[in-house]
Amino acid sequence: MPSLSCHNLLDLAEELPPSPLRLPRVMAGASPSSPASPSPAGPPRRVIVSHRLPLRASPDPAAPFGLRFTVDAGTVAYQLRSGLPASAPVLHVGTLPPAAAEAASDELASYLLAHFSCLPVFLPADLHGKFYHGFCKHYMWPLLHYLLPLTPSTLGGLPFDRALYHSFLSANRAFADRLTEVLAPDDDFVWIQDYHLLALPTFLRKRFPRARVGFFLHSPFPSSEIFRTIPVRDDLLRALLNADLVGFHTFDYARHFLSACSRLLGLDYQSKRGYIGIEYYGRTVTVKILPVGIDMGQLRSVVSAPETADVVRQVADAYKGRRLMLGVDDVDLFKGIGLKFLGMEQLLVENPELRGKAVLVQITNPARSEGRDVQEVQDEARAISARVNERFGTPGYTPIVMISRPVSEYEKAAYYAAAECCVVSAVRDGLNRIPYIYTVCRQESTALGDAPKRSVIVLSEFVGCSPSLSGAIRVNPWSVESVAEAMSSALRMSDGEQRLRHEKHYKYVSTHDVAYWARSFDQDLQRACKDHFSRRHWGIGFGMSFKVVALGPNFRRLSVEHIVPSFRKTENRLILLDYDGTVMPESSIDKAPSSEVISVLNRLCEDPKNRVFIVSGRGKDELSKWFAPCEKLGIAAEHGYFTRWSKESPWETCGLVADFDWKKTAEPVMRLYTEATDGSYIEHKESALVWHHDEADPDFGSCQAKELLDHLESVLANEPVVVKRGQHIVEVNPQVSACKLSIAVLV
Ligand SMILES: O=P(O)(O)OC[C@H]1O[C@H](O[C@H]2O[C@H](CO)[C@@H](O)[C@H](O)[C@H]2O)[C@H](O)[C@@H](O)[C@@H]1O
Repeated sequence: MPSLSCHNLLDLAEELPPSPLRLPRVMAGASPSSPASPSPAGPPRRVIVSHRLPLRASPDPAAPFGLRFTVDAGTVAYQLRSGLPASAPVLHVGTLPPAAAEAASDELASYLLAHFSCLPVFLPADLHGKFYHGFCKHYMWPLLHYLLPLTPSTLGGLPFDRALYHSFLSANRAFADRLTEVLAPDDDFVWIQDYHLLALPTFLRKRFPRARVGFFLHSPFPSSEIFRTIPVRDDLLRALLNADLVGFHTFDYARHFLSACSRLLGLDYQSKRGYIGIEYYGRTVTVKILPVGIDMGQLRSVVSAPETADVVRQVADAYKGRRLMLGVDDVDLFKGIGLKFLGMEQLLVENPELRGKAVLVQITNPARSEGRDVQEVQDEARAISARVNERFGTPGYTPIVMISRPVSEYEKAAYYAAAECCVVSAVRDGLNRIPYIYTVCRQESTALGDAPKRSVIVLSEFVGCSPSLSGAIRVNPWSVESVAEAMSSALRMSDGEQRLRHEKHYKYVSTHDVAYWARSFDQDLQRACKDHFSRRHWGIGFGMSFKVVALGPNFRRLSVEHIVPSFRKTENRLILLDYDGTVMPESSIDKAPSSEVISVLNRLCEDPKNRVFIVSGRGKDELSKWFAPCEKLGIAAEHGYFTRWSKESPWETCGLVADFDWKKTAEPVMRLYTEATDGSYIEHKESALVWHHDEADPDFGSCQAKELLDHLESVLANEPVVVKRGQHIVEVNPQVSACKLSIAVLV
């Protein structure tokens, strides 16, 4: 595969055939109350974008298109509506459920829009397969869950394949195309869900620089050491930074993202009034941390349904006299089902009294993706359970019961309500809402009487819900002994302790439901976008490195047509030239001025109407050596502490009392931090001391810089100095109230 530079990736995606079916704009914007058009008066429309629409489809010859569509109330994309302002129109954008894929047509789009506020994105089958099963499920999904494709045969993971990445981009672009047909970019709020659409913010930002875009990542964001292995890591990070608000379930995921931004893109973040913001080309990208909750209303209606109560009693009856533990998982490489079964085996090895009593019922949801990994997970789980059942089972007693058939929500709720313990042993999971659902079912089911409610959760440390469930027995799922021990503790726990832990969990889960999460995200998205109208936006960068530069309303681009006539008609010109990063590119290794720079400066200085100064933070000795060939050039060194009008004129100081005793206090403190921070160093200036950490580890360096700033401020509190933080520096300067650039009088 020939390599492609990043800047032709968008173009490449653009070369692929556009989505064959298009929604006519006239239909899309038909009625003012339609979700396909923005609301003119009420609250702005919310556009929820997810890989799949929150719909189910089943064949029904009597229904339009031969398909019966129903809302899939189990999806987060649908549940989050409960937290949005009641009067705001909501539009869902996503692909059709698999059963309906072949029915794609403009008529179907109109039907789904009118009846379900759902606007389908039609992806050709081949593209959809490469996008979802190829790039998403066999590259991104394992990687986000810490599985590196070390060899081509690494279980479940594929090495990075640029062709599949292009399919991923093409699919994301098809989403942007669909959105373009209906979006009112100055009014709508767009909320993108999950890793399938990681590239979408870039496509949207390119078309609508002022669009209001939120993104929530439901999977883990891995350590930057894992993330940096992705060959297109910068594209993906920049895409997230093209959103206004980026949300994660846990602090760890956010921390990994911030660290990736800092290590890979050199971007710093700041925490202001409780909000974390990354400055990105004049825009502030806000980072939010809040785990998704469950839909309390929907779950309550399932738990309280009579059919659930019947099954609760049947399950309780079937396992009477046993100690019932429950696991509910997708068939997925990372759910640790095999490890859970090994833990169960160990439990029975170590606790003979539990043989014949302890039962683990494991419900496995249908596989969401296809491939060898899914088959191997199923085969492994079956093999271990068969071995354990063979070893410890007796007539009428099966220690591990695997339920692999489709199980209705009612039946699942019944198992949750009946089980005394829930076991989640995933080795990685973005959140995992199973323990939340279990807690609510235990609390709200009345099928087994009204005794005080209790529950116990054995929970992997590696799932996103772990930090929020402090009453769970947390385990390292990789340690079979720990899982067995945790199961044993759960089964031996007193009723009183189970009650206390249960109450704590129920209080959290019932108050932090999906509506709470959605409301909070929605409000933060509004806050993150509030300055959009007061800024001016310019798009820069090619392909996936496209970004928008946001500038204040008074900013005007300097144009040559403007400057040249003004320059010509001016009799007295003061030209102040910043050195590093202006005259001298930041990236240059040799910081001395080139002969070309010297000659340009000399030409400027020759004009009697010009007064030219180089202004720099550098010391006077270095600058005078470098600019020795420029006889008439003025220099302001150490940020104007020293100035000289020309090579022949003397250096002047800005009139401050030359008391540098404070250096005796500041320098040892800086030295301490230099020794403790590999890569940092002190710059000694005549008027100042500067601690640099640009070559230290970015996270550690900025952490140490914060600490050093505090430290210096406290030890120098009574000295006539100012301690400041700049980009990768901490600087101590004399107080400047009386210190003005004497050259300023010229202006
Ligand atoms: O299998 P996919 O179609 O690629 O979807 C990925 C998973 O999405 C959902 O799980 C994710 O979101 C949950 C809610 O925030 C979170 O609990 C979980 O950890 C995330 O992975 C869905 O529930 C899973 O079945 C999908 O596999």
